[in-house]
Amino acid sequence: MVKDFHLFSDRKTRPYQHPVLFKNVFHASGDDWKRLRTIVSPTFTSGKMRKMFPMVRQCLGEYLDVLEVYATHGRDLNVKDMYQKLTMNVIGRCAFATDANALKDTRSTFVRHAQGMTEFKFWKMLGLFVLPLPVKKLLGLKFAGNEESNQFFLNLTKQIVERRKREGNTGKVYNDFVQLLVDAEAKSGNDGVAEGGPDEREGDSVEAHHVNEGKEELEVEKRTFAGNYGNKKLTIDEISAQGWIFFIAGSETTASTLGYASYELALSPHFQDRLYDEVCAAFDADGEIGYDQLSRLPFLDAVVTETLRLYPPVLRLDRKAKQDYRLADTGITISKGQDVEFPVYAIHHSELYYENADRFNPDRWMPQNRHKLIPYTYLPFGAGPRNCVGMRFGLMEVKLSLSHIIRRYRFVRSKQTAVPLQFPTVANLCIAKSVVVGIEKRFK
Ligand code: HEM
Repeated sequence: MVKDFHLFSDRKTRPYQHPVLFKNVFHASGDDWKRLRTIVSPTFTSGKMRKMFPMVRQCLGEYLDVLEVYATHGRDLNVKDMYQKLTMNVIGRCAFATDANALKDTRSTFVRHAQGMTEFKFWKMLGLFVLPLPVKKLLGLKFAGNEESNQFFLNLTKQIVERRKREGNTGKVYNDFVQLLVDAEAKSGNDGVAEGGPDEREGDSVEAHHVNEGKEELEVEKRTFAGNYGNKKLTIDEISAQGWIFFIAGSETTASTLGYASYELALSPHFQDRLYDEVCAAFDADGEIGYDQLSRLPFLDAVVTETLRLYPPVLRLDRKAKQDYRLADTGITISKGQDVEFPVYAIHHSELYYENADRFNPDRWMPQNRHKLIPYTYLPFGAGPRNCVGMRFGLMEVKLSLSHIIRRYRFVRSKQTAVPLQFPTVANLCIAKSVVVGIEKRFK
């Protein structure tokens, strides 16, 4: 995934395709992927995240109002469900410049189509995986999601881009992904080199999280993008496809991280109190916390990291071999075209790499223990040049939400809190049957 990235740069072939939506950075391969990644990466620098921060904060404000009602009436919180609404509002605002209104109106047009887009019916998935291509064509079986909903999102992005182009130079400033992608379109010729001054680059390295961003990774990245791949503009379809993948890749992953963090904190009051103390000391007199302070809180980072270790939203990573490949001295040869999977969940739960691997223990990520981490045993965001491009955004959203919530409320174990959680086998995602906790106000 890293050292010989050039031989494993593509993902495995999916049994379904979509003519427009699959023009996104996740599904693209070869030079198409290099070009998209070169254009998309600069939309996630820490400088861009700082500008998007107020939008996320605003969505969180509405969420906190809803939590207040739950805490006041002593109602249990189905965190899985509730955080999905929060992250839907955030991505709606940041990727589609639209108020999804998911918290107040569960049948809003946006919510209905968002659910339709991710509505992967079992029989349809099965058909896509097992039927031969001619039969799939005959049945019109192309894609797992609901096509009407896909079209809704494609049209939504197109309308926004066209409206903004018409607006021209009115001086209005937009800091969302749509605008960043339109600007990337206008700034063609960008060669993917990190943007921003020293502050921005320093910020980027502080947020490197615990992924392996050492010398080896940086060199591979430099080699991978050595050509001038960003010199062809994004088409309107490509802009729409990136918005779509940001939604698909960025909402469930972030919501589940928040859900499992809340669950583990409810079960470990001593860790929750430590987090509360750290967070309270970092908030200003107006009850706010800035982007930079947030990125630098060690215990908050440790809680999020440990949550992602225990519950990596993506259970396995995958790549396809470009040519026959001998796996060191194992005697195993991976054949050209073969799919390779990396069992992230199993690695994260292995006693070989983590003592008491099934136990929630954020302390293992505190700065004094960090040297014990074995490279490439922590992979919630993948590894190498094809790792999660949205990591910084996801972490910002999770940390901002947790810090504000923990400062006001206490998560507690309730009668409905399942211990342990039940995990039905669902595709490649770490999705528990139900994650429920109680919530209490810190201040009456
Ligand atoms: C906690 C939150 C998140 C987790 C755990 C996560 C995890 C992942 C993982 C495991 C991959 C595959 C990496 C690999 O194959 O090496 C990935 C790829 C990707 N993620 Fe995320 N993700 C998160 C949030 C986000 C967000 C918020 C966005 C966008 C707004 C996003 C956009 C993407 C995209 C576009 C890719 C494909 C990158 C490429 O192929 O070049 N992710 N993510």
